[in-house]
Amino acid sequence: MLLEEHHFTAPQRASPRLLSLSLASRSEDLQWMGGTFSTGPNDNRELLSTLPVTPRSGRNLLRGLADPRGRVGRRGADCESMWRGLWTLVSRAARGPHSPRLCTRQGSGYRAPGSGATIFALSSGQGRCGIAVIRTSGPASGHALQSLTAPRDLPLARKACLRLLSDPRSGEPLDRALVLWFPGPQSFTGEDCAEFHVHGGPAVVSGVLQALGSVPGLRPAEAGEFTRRAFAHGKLSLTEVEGLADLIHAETEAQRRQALRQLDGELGDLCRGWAETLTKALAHVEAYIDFSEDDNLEEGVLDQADSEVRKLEVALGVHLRDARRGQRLRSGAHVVVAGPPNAGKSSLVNLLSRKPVSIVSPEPGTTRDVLETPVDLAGFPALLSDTAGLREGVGPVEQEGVRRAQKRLEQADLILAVLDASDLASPASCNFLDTVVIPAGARNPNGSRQRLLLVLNKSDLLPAGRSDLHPDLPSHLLLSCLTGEGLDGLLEALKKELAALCGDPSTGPLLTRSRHQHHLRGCLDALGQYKQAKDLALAAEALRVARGHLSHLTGGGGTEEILDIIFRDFCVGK
Ligand SMILES: Nc1nc2c(ncn2[C@@H]2O[C@H](COP(=O)(O)OP(=O)(O)OP(=O)(O)O)[C@@H](O)[C@H]2O)c(=O)[nH]1
Ligand SMILES: [K+]
Ligand SMILES: [Mg+2]
Repeated sequence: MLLEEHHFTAPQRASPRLLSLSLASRSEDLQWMGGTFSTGPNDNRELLSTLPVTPRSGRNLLRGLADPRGRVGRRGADCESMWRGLWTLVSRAARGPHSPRLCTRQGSGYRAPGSGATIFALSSGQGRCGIAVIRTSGPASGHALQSLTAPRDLPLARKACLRLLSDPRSGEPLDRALVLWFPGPQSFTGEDCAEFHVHGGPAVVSGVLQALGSVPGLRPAEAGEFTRRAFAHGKLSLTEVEGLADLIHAETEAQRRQALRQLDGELGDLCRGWAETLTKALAHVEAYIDFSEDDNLEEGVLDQADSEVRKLEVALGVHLRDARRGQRLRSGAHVVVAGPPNAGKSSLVNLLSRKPVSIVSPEPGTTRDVLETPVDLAGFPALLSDTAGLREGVGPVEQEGVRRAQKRLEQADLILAVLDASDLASPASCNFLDTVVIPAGARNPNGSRQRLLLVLNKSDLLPAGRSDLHPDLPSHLLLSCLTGEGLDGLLEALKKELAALCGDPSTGPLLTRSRHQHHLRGCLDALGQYKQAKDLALAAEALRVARGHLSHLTGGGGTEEILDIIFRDFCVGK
């Protein structure tokens, strides 16, 4: 039963504008609301939604609309802030879990957020599989296809064709793959699309994704973004979208799990903690907006939200500055730790990866196999390998370990050569210097050198104040894995080497990494807006934006959650 219909013109400078709003209620409880919005001269959107507002705030809304002075039940609220409050409610409804319907007059004039960009993603399942399908959608799709198959022409539209894919930056071959070209509008999304059917190994998939990430104008897709674009271009009707909802949900779920896997460990825990803090702060602000008029809320609700936001800002800032934190799922530069037995190689690997990857013991020959761990070294993703101590005249198992270590050394992008500073004269140390360290300094036939950092570990065992102990050694760094002394210097040196190896990560296609940073920055920006907001509705909106960024990283986080907290944490009267 439609109760009231209101036509309402918002201030011109506010965007988007609310043109009209309809509210319906069954008895006292507001059941749904609808409205017409405009984001520009030719864009009128309709929105129908079940309102995730409480009966009380719904009543306030109705009361406010009925009031010619445009009050929404908040003392002193003027027309503009009332409109903002309404917009907040409506936009909350549009994002909430109550399956809002965004529809437009013809097909869908609704422009998907960020739709100018070309997106790419692995569209088939994660993990090992025979064939993996990677798709792109957007205006740069054709360019992307040509860049990876350069200098070939685009294949015939919608005809599978076999092409050699290679990295556009290095020319390095990636895979022989079936590629398909779907010029818009005859494509799934209605935009230009390309598909790469590659062999399903993780290395091939990540290689192609990285290559796509290096093409200008391309960025990784967000969850459900292909479908959203299909809807935006009228390729799917509303009912089809609804029919696809399960599928989208499954996709989101897979991506959420994927995101969680990537974020497992320190960063994941941090993000979840941050998201909880924000949810709480948001609940406080919304409770204030919804209930402060009629109910006795506890004192200091807003102060609490402010102080939580301040703490969060500090934590996020620290995290963004501290490039060592977090772990990369993706493999980066191959950094191989090598040296004679007992030099402290495993100790160094554990120190750099901040977790007990390798067994450390006083017994020489502890590490037998190559142990790999992905780490963030001074801000660069790297695959760190611990190896067996290099020595001769040992049993067959250790010998195999030594053989594997040597093989790994040949493949290294960077060697971290470790010697025991207190044991430089031992045959194993001398032999390592002669066979690995010195030859690495010599130019190989194509004129380049093997990158190597020589680390003299166990500096704590040296007599104090003797830094001139090793004048005839090649340039080296002193370190003590035991005390951590020298670690900063080592990280500085690693940063230089890796910067030369990987290029600047801020311009490079470090997919997950740049996505994480993007959302953390977005969160921080939104918190800045929260602080500057002159209006509670805008403050709440800023918090929602901030939380949205975090939930991109951790998944989850809906309106329902906030309402839960409102009712759980506050006594809002009878
Ligand atoms: N005093 C001192 N001891 C250290 C330091 N780093 C490692 N150690 C000790 O040196 C011994 C060997 O360390 P590991 O890390 O197992 O050495 P490794 O090079 O991996 O040895 P293998 O795997 O057998 O080749 C252990 O007893 C460590 O506790 C250090 O900086 N100072
Ligand atoms: K050892
Ligand atoms: Mg070891």
